[in-house]
Amino acid sequence: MDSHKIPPPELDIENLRATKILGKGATGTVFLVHDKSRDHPFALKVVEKSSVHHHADRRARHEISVLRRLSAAAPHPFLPHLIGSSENEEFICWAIPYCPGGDLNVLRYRQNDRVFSPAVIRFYLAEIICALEHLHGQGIVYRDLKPENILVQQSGHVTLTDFDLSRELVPRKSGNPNFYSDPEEEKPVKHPPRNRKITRFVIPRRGNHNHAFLNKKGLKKAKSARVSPVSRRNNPNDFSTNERSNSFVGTEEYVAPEVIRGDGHEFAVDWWALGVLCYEMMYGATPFKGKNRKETYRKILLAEPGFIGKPNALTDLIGKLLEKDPTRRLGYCRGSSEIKEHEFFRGLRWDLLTEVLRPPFLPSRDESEVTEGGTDIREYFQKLKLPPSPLWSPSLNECRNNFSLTEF
Ligand SMILES: Nc1ncnc2c1ncn2[C@@H]1O[C@H](COP(=O)(O)OP(=O)(O)OP(=O)(O)O)[C@@H](O)[C@H]1O
Repeated sequence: MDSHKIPPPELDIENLRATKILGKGATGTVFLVHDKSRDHPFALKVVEKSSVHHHADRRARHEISVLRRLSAAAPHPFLPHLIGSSENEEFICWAIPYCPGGDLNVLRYRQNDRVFSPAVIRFYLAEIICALEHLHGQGIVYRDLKPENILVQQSGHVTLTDFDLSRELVPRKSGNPNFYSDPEEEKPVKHPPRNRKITRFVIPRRGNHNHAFLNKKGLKKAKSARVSPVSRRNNPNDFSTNERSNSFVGTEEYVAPEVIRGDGHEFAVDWWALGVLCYEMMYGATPFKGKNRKETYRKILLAEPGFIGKPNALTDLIGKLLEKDPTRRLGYCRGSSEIKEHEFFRGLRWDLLTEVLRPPFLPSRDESEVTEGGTDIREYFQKLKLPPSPLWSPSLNECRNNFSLTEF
């Protein structure tokens, strides 16, 4: 019997022990977790149902359903699969494989000059293209491509994460069968109405003790990937300002012009974001960042990306992905094949990507082996709810002892 056809098991939250906080998103907390019945630890995303974040439950269920779909067939090497999920009156949580290498933004900050070499960019882009190709083939438009959402597995290969903004498109009834529409968003969004501006800042939500916990112990650090490159260069310790905001249409600096114009959300938005990502990996900054959202959007709509130095295959690829008119963008007509055929990838053996044994960066093996100790997840959240005490804060102290919040 095909093991992939077996539905992912229900997780028993009572059996799970968290040994580390891997990150904190707008809607949930991601823990490194182990469970008696499994050999390897895994990543567990927990969304509190009482979350102040609007639509947190709906987004969580959507993400689980996408992961479930991705897990129904043989798992894709550069996409996560659902290990299990669970829901009770307090939480929705789900488990995916742990990626100990951190995300591409954290990794970029570790490089000299905070940029990747063209060879490294080529490797990561190739894997990301394969992941997007698979998603598009399933009718899924990702809509949230950015370095923070590209994680590095133990093997050094990548995994795309965070599917809560992804949408399933259906082939349009009339016209060209290559065109898809979003059943939920048939009507174009002209401008994000104010009340739908689900800005995804990392906001410490509860008492001051948590605030201190977040800053001191690096929870925000794990989320530092959202900090704009410029502000981080000025003050690498300042994680409080200029975080990348993520509205319901995606992260501002990565949003495609047609989304701002309200012309639709087709697959080409992912190819646009790939161009922005590629530019950021090459130059250490995104191409259209303005002082505020309005200016960023204006630049996305009107400005051409600036390139430094002589044009080359990589700048040519970026230029073709950052084509404002989606119908003229690389990838629009024939999807990923058009991009794979670009000169920048000449000679690349796409079929052998997974066989690459020495990807550019290999995470060290340490906490991925931890299968003992840890904290009960329900307890963790209960302690966060305790009122702050000026003299003694049990949640803070205990959490400090129980979680090793070292950076990746
Ligand atoms: N499988 C994993 N392995 C290691 N770290 C992970 C894993 N999944 C998530 N993380 C970490 O947790 C962080 C938050 O995860 P994720 O982006 O899925 O949460 P979110 O609540 O959806 O955030 P967002 O605000 O982007 O929507 C990631 O940036 C990453 O640092």
